[in-house]
Amino acid sequence: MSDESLESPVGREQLDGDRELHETDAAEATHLRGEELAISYPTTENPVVECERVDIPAGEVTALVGPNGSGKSTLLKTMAKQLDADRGHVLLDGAEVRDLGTKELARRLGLLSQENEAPGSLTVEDLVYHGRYPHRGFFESVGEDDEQAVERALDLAGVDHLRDDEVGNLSGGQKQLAWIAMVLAQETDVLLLDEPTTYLDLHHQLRVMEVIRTLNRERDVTVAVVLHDIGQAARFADNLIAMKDGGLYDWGPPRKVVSEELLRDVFRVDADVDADHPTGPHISPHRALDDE
Ligand SMILES: Nc1ncnc2c1ncn2[C@@H]1O[C@H](COP(=O)(O)OP(=O)(O)OP(=O)(O)O)[C@@H](O)[C@H]1O
Repeated sequence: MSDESLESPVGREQLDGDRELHETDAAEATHLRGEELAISYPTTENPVVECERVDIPAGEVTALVGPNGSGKSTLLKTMAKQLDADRGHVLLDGAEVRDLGTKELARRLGLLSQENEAPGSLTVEDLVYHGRYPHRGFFESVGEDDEQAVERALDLAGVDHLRDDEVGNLSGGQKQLAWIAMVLAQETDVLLLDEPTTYLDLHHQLRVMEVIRTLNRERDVTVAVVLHDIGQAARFADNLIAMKDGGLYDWGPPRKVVSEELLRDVFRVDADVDADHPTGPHISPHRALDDE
């Protein structure tokens, strides 16, 4: 990864210090919203996600948190038009996502899902080039823009040294980074990332968060990211959306959302929360509570 742009871990003091610049730039950024959504799968009798309104604010980083099965991936996939809602609207800067063509949407919105599969014999570089397909015409060959975007993405994701390796031979964490590079090469204004830190060691988890933060600060990229580590989410995100049983339990800045009550009601964990911690609410979990 490029060390010049990613020097220090991102803490809340730094985020607060950046806020003035960030707010000035936010007018340029892209806003994603869901309205009156009900989402089900062919095999589910009832919707697995229902929500009146969900906002991914322009130019901010929003973390979706919540227990397993609470609907985070379902919501994210629907916002990216990978899954059709039974009812409701997904709006990208006010335009219905369902009315946008696949390529047009892919130029504006990138999704890293949990279900990534590529032919094992594909090299990392080939995979990352796939991120450029929305930017090319049908018969157009790779141009200088594509090459530069791929180089940037390989560098940002820290997989430059793996470019000639076959994806099938990578470790779980290396594969995850290769997929992150692919979605970065798409160079979209909106990034939806479903558990991008899965399989990653602590160093790479922080690096990925820093890349996201850098893209957000420097290119005004609007980000929604599913994270399981609520402490990390609270340190890192501008907003949290806490999901429970297919609905939105709460949303807003981490200092508003993270509480002992949230930890108990949503995550079924007994924990102390230091709300005044300088890097954002600090969580000390003690024990798992019995299921309700
Ligand atoms: N392909 C599918 N077919 C049927 N039901 C599904 C499918 N995918 C998810 N579900 C159901 O939808 C609900 C929400 O699942 P989802 O994957 O969105 O949760 P999640 O919060 O992302 O979970 P996790 O943290 O475990 O990834 C769950 O009850 C799950 O069983």
